[in-house]
Parts: sequence; structure tokens; C-alpha cells
Amino acid sequence: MTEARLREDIALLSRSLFERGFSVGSAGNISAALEDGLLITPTNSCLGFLDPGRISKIDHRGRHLSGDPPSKEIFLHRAFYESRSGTGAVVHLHSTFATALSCLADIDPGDCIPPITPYVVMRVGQVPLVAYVRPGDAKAGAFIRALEGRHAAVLLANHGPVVAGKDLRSAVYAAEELEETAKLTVLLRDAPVRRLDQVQIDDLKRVFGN
Ligand SMILES: O=C(CO)COP(=O)(O)O
Ligand SMILES: [Zn+2]
Repeated sequence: MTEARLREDIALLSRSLFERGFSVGSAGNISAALEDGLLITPTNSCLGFLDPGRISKIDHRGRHLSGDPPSKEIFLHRAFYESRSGTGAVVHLHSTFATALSCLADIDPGDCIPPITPYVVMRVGQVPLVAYVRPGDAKAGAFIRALEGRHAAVLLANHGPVVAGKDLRSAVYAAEELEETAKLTVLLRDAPVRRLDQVQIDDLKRVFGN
């Protein structure tokens, strides 16, 4: 895909997420890999109104090459590209239900999003919690690197999800799936829930990968 087409796609998918309430105000950021670096949404930009030509371009060493100043969460994105092979795009949102779970005092830090439907297993997998740091603090990147690429998604404590995918659409779809499962989890919080068991999870992984 050409850089121009990728810029258009980032703006298109960002707007779609914004219009469906997956992000509000200037929350969230999205990046996609290029051969010579990556594109990332500018800091303080609204995902609903991106100008494709002003999306920031960063080289492999993290230097700002062109466009508006990059998201302050560039650390989160680079941590995924550099620790999880096959990452072609990263989506960070403050989507409501995933963020609600990230604020729960009793969340299981090793497994924030329960495997209750096949699609969350197929698209997202097991999601660990990353300890709270201030937005834009590079320490969150170090926490993600420490996971050594084992997870496609993490939940930042009291903040929101970060999701990696092999390309932009995959990462966006996985972020949507994570949010929907978070919503189900909140809806079902007081009900006895039947999780998929390990045999069912392994079967999905074998057939659909992840
Ligand atoms: O989600 C955000 C901070 O965590 C938004 O930050 P940016 O506007 O710098 O991308
Ligand atoms: Zn954020």
C-alpha cells in the first residue's frame, strides 16, 4: 500500500471510530508501519477530523520527519512494533467499557478481558494490565516491551486499551472486538458467566490463528 493510501485509510478508519463513539475529543491515537518508518496521528488531534497530509511521519529511530507533532504516546506504539513481530498497526483508545474495566480495583492483571466469545479469542487473545503511568510517560513503553510480544493487546490501568494488528484494519477490528467484550463483561458482571474453556480456546487458535 502506498503512503498516500495509508494516510487516507488512517483518516477514514479514525473517523469511523470517532463517529461510533469509540473515541471522544482528542483521546486516542493510531499508527501504521511504513517501510521507512511509521505514520501516527498528531498529538491533540481529534480522530474524527484528521487531515491525511498532516499525519505525523516518524523514522525507525523515532525521529519526527514530517507532518504535525506526533502523539505523545509514540512510546506505546514503538514498543509494539519493536517487540511483537508482524505488527503493522497499533490503535490506542479510551473506549468506554474497556476503560471502565481498567479502573476496577479487582481486575485480574494477567487477564483483563475474559474469553467469553470466539471472536475476542480470535482477534484479541489474552490481555494483561499495564501499571498506571501518566499519559505520554515512556515507562508504559518499557512495560509493553517487557511482555516480549506475547500479547496483541494490553489495558493501560485507569486509561484504556492498546491493540496491535498485522495491518490497520486488523488492529481497528481487534480494538472494536476488545471494546465489545469489555461491554459484555460489564453487562454480565453480576451474572455467573460461562467462559470458553482451554480446549475451546486452543481449537480457535488452531483453526484461526492468533
Ligand atoms: O490518548 C491520548 C493520551 O493517552 C492522546 O494523546 P495524543 O493526543 O498525544 O495522541
Ligand atoms: Zn490515552
